Amino acid sequence: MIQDHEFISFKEVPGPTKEEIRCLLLCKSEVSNEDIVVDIGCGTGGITTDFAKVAKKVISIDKNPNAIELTSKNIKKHGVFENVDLIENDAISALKSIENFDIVIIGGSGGDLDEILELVFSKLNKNGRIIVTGILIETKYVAIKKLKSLGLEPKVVEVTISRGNSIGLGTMMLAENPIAIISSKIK
Ligand SMILES: C[S@@+](CC[C@H](N)C(=O)[O-])C[C@H]1O[C@@H](n2cnc3c(N)ncnc32)[C@H](O)[C@@H]1O
Repeated sequence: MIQDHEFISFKEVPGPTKEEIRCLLLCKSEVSNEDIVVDIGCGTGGITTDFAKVAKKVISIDKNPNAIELTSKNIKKHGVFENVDLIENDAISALKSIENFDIVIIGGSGGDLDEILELVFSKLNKNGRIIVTGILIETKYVAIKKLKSLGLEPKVVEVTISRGNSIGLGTMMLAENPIAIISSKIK
């Protein structure tokens, strides 16, 4: 796994999805070298970079041009640029021109999650997987409600990573934000 500090950062772009969460996403998505992955809200490129090491192809979308530039730098830094397509656009417009994919990771939706889920559900291949990562309560609520309304059975886990920090007396654990991983598989 690539550690968080190994990604180039821009102050205008949120940092990468934390290393341990990227690790869980790789496992939960069951990604293989036959899969085409769509990363919605690629940001720094943390998820794009890790998935590009395993998947056949990653299509990375972000509406923020700085995020696309940063993801481009990070995939080059980590040597995985050959199987990554970058799309600078909002997710809904970008998805309209993409077909035949196997896994969708949604890490940024800007209030359009309901419509994004509807679109990806109509376009995913058989055995497709949808994964939403959510920090906001509203994101978790919309994701669960929408996936159920599409006839799917979302699995929900919430993870809080704590990191050991050395202080004078020993090691103190400091917690990161809890993050929900909401996943569904199309049968
Ligand atoms: C928290 S960051 C994702 C970090 C990323 N997973 C990583 O590992 O580097 C969320 C990103 O979603 C993007 N975003 C939010 N709403 C979007 C939308 N509707 N369409 C495309 N990108 C969107 C933001 O511009 C931001 O860069």
